[in-house]
Amino acid sequence: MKKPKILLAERNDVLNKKLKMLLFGNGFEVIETSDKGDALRSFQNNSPDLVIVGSSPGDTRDGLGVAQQIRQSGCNIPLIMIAAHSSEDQAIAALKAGINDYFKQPFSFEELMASVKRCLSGFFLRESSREHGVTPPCLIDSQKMIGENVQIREIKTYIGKAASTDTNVLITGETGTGKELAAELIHRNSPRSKKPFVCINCTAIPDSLLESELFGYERGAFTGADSLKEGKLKHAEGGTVFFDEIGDMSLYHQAKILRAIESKEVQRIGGKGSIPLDIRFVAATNRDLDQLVEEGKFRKDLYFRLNVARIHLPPLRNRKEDIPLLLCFYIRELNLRFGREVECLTKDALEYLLCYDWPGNVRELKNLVEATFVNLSSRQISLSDLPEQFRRRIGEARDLPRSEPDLLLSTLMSTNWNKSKAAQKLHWSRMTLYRKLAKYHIVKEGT
Ligand SMILES: Nc1ncnc2c1ncn2[C@@H]1O[C@H](COP(=O)(O)OP(=O)(O)OP(=O)(O)O)[C@@H](O)[C@H]1O
Repeated sequence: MKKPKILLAERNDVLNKKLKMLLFGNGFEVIETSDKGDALRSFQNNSPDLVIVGSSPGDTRDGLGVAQQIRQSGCNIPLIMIAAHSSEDQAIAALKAGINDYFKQPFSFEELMASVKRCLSGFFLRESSREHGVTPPCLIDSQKMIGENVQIREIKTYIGKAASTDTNVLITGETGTGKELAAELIHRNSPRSKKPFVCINCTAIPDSLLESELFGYERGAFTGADSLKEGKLKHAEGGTVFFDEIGDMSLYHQAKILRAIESKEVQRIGGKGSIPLDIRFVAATNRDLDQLVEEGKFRKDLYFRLNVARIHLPPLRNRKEDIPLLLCFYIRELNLRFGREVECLTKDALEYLLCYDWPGNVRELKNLVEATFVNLSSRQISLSDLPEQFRRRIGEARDLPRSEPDLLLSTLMSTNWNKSKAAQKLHWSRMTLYRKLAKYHIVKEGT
């Protein structure tokens, strides 16, 4: 893969040297420049993938000027600014100038590297699709996967790309994070979309029946086999088979599945010859497959066969900014279903829901909205409308120390996204608030 090219425009020699070593060490190509005019020339001549621009103590506006001119040229590559001295005004000006992230000296190199990698995620996606000769298509039904969180957006792009190839896909993530939904989107967006999508829940079929369910049997193969049964794999001919909870499949059946994937054929129980298969395999698990492989509970060869494309769905607690979107989505859906006109949640109720960690993820949130609708008489969902056992659980969670992004998000919600009031409530400067918003990628819906 092509190395990302970073233009480093930092006048402080010592810092410049340190940054250069850090970036080289992390596998980036670095172009250096120390003069403002030179920075713009270098930007035009080298077409970097990211720019890190510094601002000197004497002239805090110089770095900003470079950033503004880059943006004015219509280029939207990621820009990171390092300020020698900083003020609230400058931080706001930097964000207005379209800087993606802003650091004030002294800062943590680790945080800077994390930011560089985050900002370059688009580059890595583009490069990997270029390597595989794939142009990212527009995702059909993408609105079914709600979320504006950076990871969710990247997953949607990746689904579009993975769908157009015919590779096997492994989807991981906790229960209720949307693994089946992702598998359906892959199928819907693939050239196989007109053919069946067959979902096989590996834990729902008893071990003794799995073989006959998947591969089928010939008439008379065993007592009770009165007629030929095709089997689920053959049902999916031309389409996609989704193996849910693949991590729970026995080693014996893993071997059978591996054979079907490798040979692209099945043998019915009691059958003599093999039957060709034309299906795509997508598998999901909420278990740690790497660990299961290490423990000898999951076949390494099957793991490698499935893990060609990989999607990991983040838990809802790590993307709480999507909670209001998901709530609106389900309220709208239930309004349509039950002919209701529920508008939204009260601030208190929303704040409560933002404190909770959602171990059951999106499924738990969806169930909560449904359960709340049962007894709801008003147009707004208030705290007292939430089912009793949820209130108790959420109440317990509120007493636990809260993480910084949680605190920030719920404060913003409680101040109606008034950043000055939120900063006041948190005893932060507005500049700190802006830095944290950028750090945690928290954006208001619709902005
Ligand atoms: N991002 C999302 N937007 C909207 N709905 C979602 C999203 N993620 C999940 N859901 C919904 O949440 C419910 C659970 O999702 P899904 O069954 O895909 O989860 P899962 O990860 O496969 O769970 P499990 O591991 O328990 O099988 C479904 O109703 C699904 O439509």
